Amino acid sequence: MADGASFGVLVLNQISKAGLERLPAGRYRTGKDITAPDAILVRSADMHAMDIPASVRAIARAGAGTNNIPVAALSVRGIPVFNAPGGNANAVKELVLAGMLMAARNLPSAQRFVEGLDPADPHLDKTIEEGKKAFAGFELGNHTLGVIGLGKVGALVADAAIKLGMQVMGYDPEITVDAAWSLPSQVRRAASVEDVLKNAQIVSLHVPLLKATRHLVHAGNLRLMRGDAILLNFSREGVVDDAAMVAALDGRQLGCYVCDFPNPLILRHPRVIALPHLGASTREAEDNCAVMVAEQLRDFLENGNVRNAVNFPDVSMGRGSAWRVAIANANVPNMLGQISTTMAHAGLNIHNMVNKSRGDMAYTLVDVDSAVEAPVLTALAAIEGVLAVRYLPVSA
Ligand SMILES: NC(=O)C1=CN([C@@H]2O[C@H](COP(=O)(O)OP(=O)(O)OC[C@H]3O[C@@H](n4cnc5c(N)ncnc54)[C@H](O)[C@@H]3O)[C@@H](O)[C@H]2O)C=CC1
Ligand SMILES: O=C(O)C(=O)COP(=O)(O)O
Repeated sequence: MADGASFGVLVLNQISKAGLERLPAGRYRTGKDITAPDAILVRSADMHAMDIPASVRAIARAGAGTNNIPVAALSVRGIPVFNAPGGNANAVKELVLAGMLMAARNLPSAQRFVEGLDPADPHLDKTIEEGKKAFAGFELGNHTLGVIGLGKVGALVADAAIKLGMQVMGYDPEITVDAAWSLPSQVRRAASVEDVLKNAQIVSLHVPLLKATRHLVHAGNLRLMRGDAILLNFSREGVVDDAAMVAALDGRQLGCYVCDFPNPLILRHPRVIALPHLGASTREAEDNCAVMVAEQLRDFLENGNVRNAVNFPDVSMGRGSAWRVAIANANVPNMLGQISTTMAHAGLNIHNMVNKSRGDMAYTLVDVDSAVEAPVLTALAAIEGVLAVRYLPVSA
């Protein structure tokens, strides 16, 4: 645990320098060999099998998806998992546009054709003119794009497609009010995944990988698609049943599959365009995400404030005194009563307090008028339902 003066942050992936610089060297040690870290900074490294040390107080994912992180198990330990909503959405949108164009204009196979040309061919011009006939495509304008998942990425994809002259239909049963407001009014609301697959010529998936979205596109609903349709998956491997998708391609139930997640099932399929998980790999997105999560992490480690955690409510309070206690607890009755009684018994006067909940998780920040002794923290931690307690005095 940090002594209030310095924090150790274990870094599991390559994180942009711009982000790491937000954790000043005087106060933070960052790197891949940090022992007993206070926090872990990660991109796509799979943490499910990792033994996450008891010292860890927070996880920061420099990106959007958190399916590589054991969020439920961390919640039980009162550990927030931060991410960077929207930090890489523009990068993904641009790659989705590239994917649509690559598929609609047959660009990968055209490129392979050109790479195979012989510079010594005396009839090169004629070979090219003959060859190009095989790659005639179609224009995106006036075709229908179906977007499944209208969050940060999906909304930008829908907007860009409308600007390209496409018709757009969208499906998202859990759309937030903010996301709904940010959608262009031309986006037609679809009734179901099936509605989208049946009626769109191009379908782009932008959902998180959850139990409910695993194999969202499967043999049963792939059958509804047009034989020349293009399916784009920049969400996650697992959202599409790849075995069923390959069968649909082979059975001419689907025209082309564009995705960011190559695997042995789809490699080298002539009508699959696969990229090596490049969606967020731009300088801009890498900087944005790293800066966002580094700042969120720093404010949490130093002040207990929570912004953009996927398993905690947003809770933020300006410092009212030098002595702050941050408590993560189960969202059950009488927690606040027990916390304030424990503090009162120790003679502590509460200066300011904020408590919020989100689902099963509640989080409380309490500023008190005098220093908190270790036995009080032990007593707070012993309250049934309290998951984590941190003492965050401002160092002199
Ligand atoms: N290829 C890459 O490099 C990247 C991939 N991603 C993937 O894209 C996903 C989406 O990213 P964002 O848009 O930033 O996240 P987001 O959280 O802003 O949006 C996700 C949307 O999916 C919706 N959704 C959830 N379940 C659904 C369902 N069953 N049907 C339809 N919609 C559903 C949610 O309501 C939400 O609006 C991420 O979770 C991640 O897996 C994100 C960024 C980069
Ligand atoms: O943000 C996401 O969900 C991504 O998939 C990006 O992954 P990456 O940070 O490039 O490993």
